[in-house]
Amino acid sequence: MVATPEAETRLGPASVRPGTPLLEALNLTEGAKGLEALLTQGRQVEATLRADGRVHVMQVRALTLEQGARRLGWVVLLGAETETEGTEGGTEETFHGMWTRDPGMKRLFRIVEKVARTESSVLVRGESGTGKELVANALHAISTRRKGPFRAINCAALPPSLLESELFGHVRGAFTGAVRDSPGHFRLADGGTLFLDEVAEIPLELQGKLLRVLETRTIIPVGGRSPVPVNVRIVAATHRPLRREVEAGRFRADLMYRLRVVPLFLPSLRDRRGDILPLARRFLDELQQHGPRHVERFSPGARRLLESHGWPGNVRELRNVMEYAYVIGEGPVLHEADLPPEFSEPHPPRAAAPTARQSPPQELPSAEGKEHNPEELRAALARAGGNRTEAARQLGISRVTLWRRLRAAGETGKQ
Ligand SMILES: Nc1ncnc2c1ncn2[C@@H]1O[C@H](COP(=O)(O)OP(=O)(O)OP(=O)(O)O)[C@@H](O)[C@H]1O
Repeated sequence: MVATPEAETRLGPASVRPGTPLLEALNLTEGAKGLEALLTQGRQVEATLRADGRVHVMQVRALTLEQGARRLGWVVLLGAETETEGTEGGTEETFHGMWTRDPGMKRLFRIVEKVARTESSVLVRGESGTGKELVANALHAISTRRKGPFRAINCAALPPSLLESELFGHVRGAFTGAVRDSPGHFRLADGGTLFLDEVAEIPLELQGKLLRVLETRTIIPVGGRSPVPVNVRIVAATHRPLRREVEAGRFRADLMYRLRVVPLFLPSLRDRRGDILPLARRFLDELQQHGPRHVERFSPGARRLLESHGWPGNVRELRNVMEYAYVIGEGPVLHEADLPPEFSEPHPPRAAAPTARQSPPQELPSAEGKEHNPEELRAALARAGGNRTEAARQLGISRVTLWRRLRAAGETGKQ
């Protein structure tokens, strides 16, 4: 057998003696099953090789040398590895649990630092899983209210009747089941920050009451008479462009102006693709601190798929996908086959929109187009055997977002 010096480095001199079977010569560490058949068909195969104590992921192609019907041997072509993930790009920054290399995200962090020192209302807009709650947390942690409570309430997760009493509290006997007084989130957040997630989902009638609370800085518990003073800073979030909700008559303009004194926009993950692989690597590092598998690197195929995916569930989806791949796969290389099934579907319905890179600027309805249609929601639920947590995981959205979308699609009902 003749090997180029480069191939000897890759394969090691011991394995390139004449007569060495192909797979042995390649010193494949994993996934060898089926490879030989592919190689003998002349197909290019992504393979993992171990040489010099290191793991290499290479594109391998074997061509048979034949004389008539007689096979003389092989020519094995090894494609060079591509670069490793996460080493290129700008300087990284971690800001209150948010990691990025993206200049836009870093600018946002600087604004958060400034706004945190004020009492201004902040409205965070971004798709599901982009880190809106982390931003709210950061605003609280930097502010002078940091010693006070931080409370979060998801306005989409509660039916309107319950939402009012969750926000403003109720007095005993206010409604059936109100067996004792309840303070509500505003009072529980007194002296601190209240995060109103999915604020656009608050029904119009309650919007009026919320506006009154923000203007008078007092609440009236459900069933109560006298106003109770509260000292709360509001950070609100939504995945919808509020202006459009106002235009559509679903949201009060006066409340919008009251809430979005400082609007912040969190870019989706597909609009900061440079963050995908390094973030994926970080999630893997976290997983392997407690898990049995040690992943040294991603295969080029896996890298390609991760980078081109549409990420409708953003960073949350990425973390879930990494967890899946970590658990499903084996060995030191994370392969494309380790990724969840939707990555191998020929045209995943929610994959990267062709226009993803030219994503619209602030205040345009970037999130709207990515919503799952009712069939996709139903299909995910069916695949998950009706388990909403699992269906949400598959769709890369939170359980609450799934619930909200089901509700919007008229598929509501039982929680
Ligand atoms: N830049 C980031 N770096 C590291 N982790 C992140 C980042 N952004 C988000 N995450 C993680 O992604 C998950 C979702 O974040 P978060 O709950 O803040 O998103 P959200 O926009 O509020 O989502 P939703 O609208 O669905 O409630 C969290 O586990 C968070 O830790």
